Amino acid sequence: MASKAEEDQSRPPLQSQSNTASSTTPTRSPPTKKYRADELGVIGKKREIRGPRMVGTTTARARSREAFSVVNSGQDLCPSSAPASNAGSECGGMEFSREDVDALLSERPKSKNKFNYKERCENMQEYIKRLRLCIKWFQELEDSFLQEQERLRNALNYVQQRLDELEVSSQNKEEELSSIIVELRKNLASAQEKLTKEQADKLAAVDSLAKESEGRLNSERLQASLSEDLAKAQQELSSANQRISSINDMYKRLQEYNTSLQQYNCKLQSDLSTASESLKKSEKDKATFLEELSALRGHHNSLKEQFASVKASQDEAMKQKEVLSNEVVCLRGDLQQVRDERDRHRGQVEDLSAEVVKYKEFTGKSCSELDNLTLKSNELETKCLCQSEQIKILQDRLMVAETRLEASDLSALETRAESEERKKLLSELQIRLADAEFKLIEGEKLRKKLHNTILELKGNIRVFCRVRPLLPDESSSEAKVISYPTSMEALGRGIDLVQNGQKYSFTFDKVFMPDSLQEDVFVEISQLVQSALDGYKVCIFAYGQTGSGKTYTMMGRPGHVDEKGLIPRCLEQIFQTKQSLQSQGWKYELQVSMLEIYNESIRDLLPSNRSSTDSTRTENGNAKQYAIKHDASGNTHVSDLTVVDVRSTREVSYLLNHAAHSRSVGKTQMNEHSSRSHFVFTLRISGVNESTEQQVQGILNLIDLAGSERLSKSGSTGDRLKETQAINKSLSSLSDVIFALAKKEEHVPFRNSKLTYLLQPCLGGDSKTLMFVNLSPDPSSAGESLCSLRFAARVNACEIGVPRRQISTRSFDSRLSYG
Ligand SMILES: Nc1ncnc2c1ncn2[C@@H]1O[C@H](COP(=O)(O)OP(=O)(O)OP(=O)(O)O)[C@@H](O)[C@H]1O
Repeated sequence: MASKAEEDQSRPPLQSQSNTASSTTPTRSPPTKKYRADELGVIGKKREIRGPRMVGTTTARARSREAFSVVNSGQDLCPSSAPASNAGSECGGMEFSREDVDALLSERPKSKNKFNYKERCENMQEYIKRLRLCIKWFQELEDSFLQEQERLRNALNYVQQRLDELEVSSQNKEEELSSIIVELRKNLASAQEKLTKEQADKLAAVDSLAKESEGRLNSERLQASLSEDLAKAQQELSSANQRISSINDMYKRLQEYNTSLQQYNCKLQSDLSTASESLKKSEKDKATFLEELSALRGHHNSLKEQFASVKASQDEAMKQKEVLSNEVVCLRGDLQQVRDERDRHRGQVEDLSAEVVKYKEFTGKSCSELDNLTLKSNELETKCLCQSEQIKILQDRLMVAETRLEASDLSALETRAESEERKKLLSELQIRLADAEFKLIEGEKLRKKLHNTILELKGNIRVFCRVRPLLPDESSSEAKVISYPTSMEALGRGIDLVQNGQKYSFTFDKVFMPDSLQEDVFVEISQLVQSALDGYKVCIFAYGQTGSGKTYTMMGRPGHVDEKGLIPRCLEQIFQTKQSLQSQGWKYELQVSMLEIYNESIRDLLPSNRSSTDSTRTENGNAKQYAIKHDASGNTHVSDLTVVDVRSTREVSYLLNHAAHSRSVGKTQMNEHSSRSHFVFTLRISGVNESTEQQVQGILNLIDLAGSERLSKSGSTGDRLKETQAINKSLSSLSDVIFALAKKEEHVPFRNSKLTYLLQPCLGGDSKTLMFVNLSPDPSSAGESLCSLRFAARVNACEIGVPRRQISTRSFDSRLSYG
């Protein structure tokens, strides 16, 4: 409605003036030419203008003619002769035809007197007035035509629009119709097909009806023979039934066998758990034995010390006794001497007293002599008294000495009894010690056996997964992509990874979460290290994308003692065990070699023994070509490789530092210091037990593989690209080898890369292999982590053989082979 109103408004005024004609299609056509005033040169000429072409409608034309006849009435052209009506137009409603215009233009001024200029002037003015009127009429007409043109253009646009819409809708309808037609045609075709089929079926049915009737006859004929066959078949059926029942019996037996197998499996599982429990118990026992042993040893030593001190004090007492007996003998001598002297003096006193009596009787002697004699006798008496006192003293001393002697005799007897007791205890303790040592050896043997049984039951290739913590420069705001299931069966063994909204679950022998310490990880592999000492080939390698923590796991963080990696910890354990096994008669020799495989070539990472030559060059200056060779007994040798005898962890730490400095590192988009090579640390262990004459040869290979990321992610170009291609080639060879072994294929492609060829004896089935799959928790690494987890899961599903211990009682070459 609004558009209609607008349309009405935009309609040119002409239309409303001349609404006698059609409102949409004006029949009047605009003048084809505008006339200038000078073109209207015929001024004041009275002429009726007629012509075939008319301007305006019939009524308008009639009106214009009327008006023109007024203009050209031949009357005086005066200002008063202006158009009668001016309503709606300045021309006073006058209209002009072409003829009128031509007449007006060809009009010549009429004047009676050629020289009456006033009259001529007036005529001229009148003529000009009329000309102006005509021009104005033309201008108005032109305006109205322009408006009409505008209105028509709008109408045209509107119509065009409608037309377009109609066209679109008709196209849609046409399409609809054509699709309906196609559908109908299809239906028709299928209906025709059905019809033909039905007809064919009908023909076939007619045929088959004929055949059936024929067949019925035949079947009736056959029926007789079939009844015979039926009898036979029934017989066969009964025999088949018998067979079925026997098969059922067999099936039952098989089921029973299956259940017994399952039971056996359960029993194996329970054996495994009891074995591991008894292993733990035997380890505990071992620890208590060791404690007891050391306590007994301490007791033994203290008893020995006590015995020595008692012996020393006994010797001392004997010495004292000897001294005292000597003293007693002396004292007895002295006493005897004093007694003899006393007796002598007594005799003298008696003699003198007798003499005194004689003198008194025979008074022949003087008084002074008598006095002298009395004095002498008194002197002698006093001397005698004093000697008696001395004798008494000596007798007292003698008695004391004798009591001391008795006491020391008694204590000597006591010490002797005590020492006898101690001797007895010592021999008892020695017997217990020997018993404990025997039990210890037996326990150690049992532990080894149980440990190996457990490993065999678990399969000799195992996979541990380790997720490192987020690094400070990694964003922790993004949603976590790695989680750890908490169900009983997956606790500590399961890991879930979410990528592109999809969750992938994996289970391994062990999963270490980001907060796991280096020590926690080591505890889990320490049994494997023990196996190397027991004479097995052990191979532990770390696999994962660049920056996922392989080097951290194997080597640790340099300068942080708490964060030592597996390699230094393994060596500490080996040196400690070597020390403790010495008491059981074991003596070990250890040799270390370290190499890297960079761009498919081997580099020695240890300083050469021949100091004059560079370790990477031969004596004539050429780069060394390290050749890998396997001998008939399955051992591997690398020609020219430096092998160093080591006796302490310090020596090994020095060598490890040297190797770490020599290792090829580079920078990738993933890690500032990326290890661009595979690092292989090899420890050869040779042990001899002097008491049992046993010999063992173990190998411990610890490998830090180069990063496994895809080319696109590493962002490598040039030399880095070459490196990455070489790394990827060797890693894919490693997976090919593992999978070929798992499938027990005849050909295992060990020779496809230096890494697999070098590790052939360790991968080839009779070794114990452990793979660490290292992961980064960064959400941007989810894709790489998924690839690593998939590879690890496939490895985990493999069984590559039964580990074999290298033990002998023969003498062997002191220089051990590589593997
Ligand atoms: N368990 C962890 N705890 C703490 N920091 C770790 C741990 N694992 C790795 N890191 C740190 O992550 C960074 C990358 O680790 P690392 O260099 O060991 O990775 P990588 O896998 O050996 O890389 P590349 O293949 O490039 O050699 C190092 O800064 C390291 O200290």
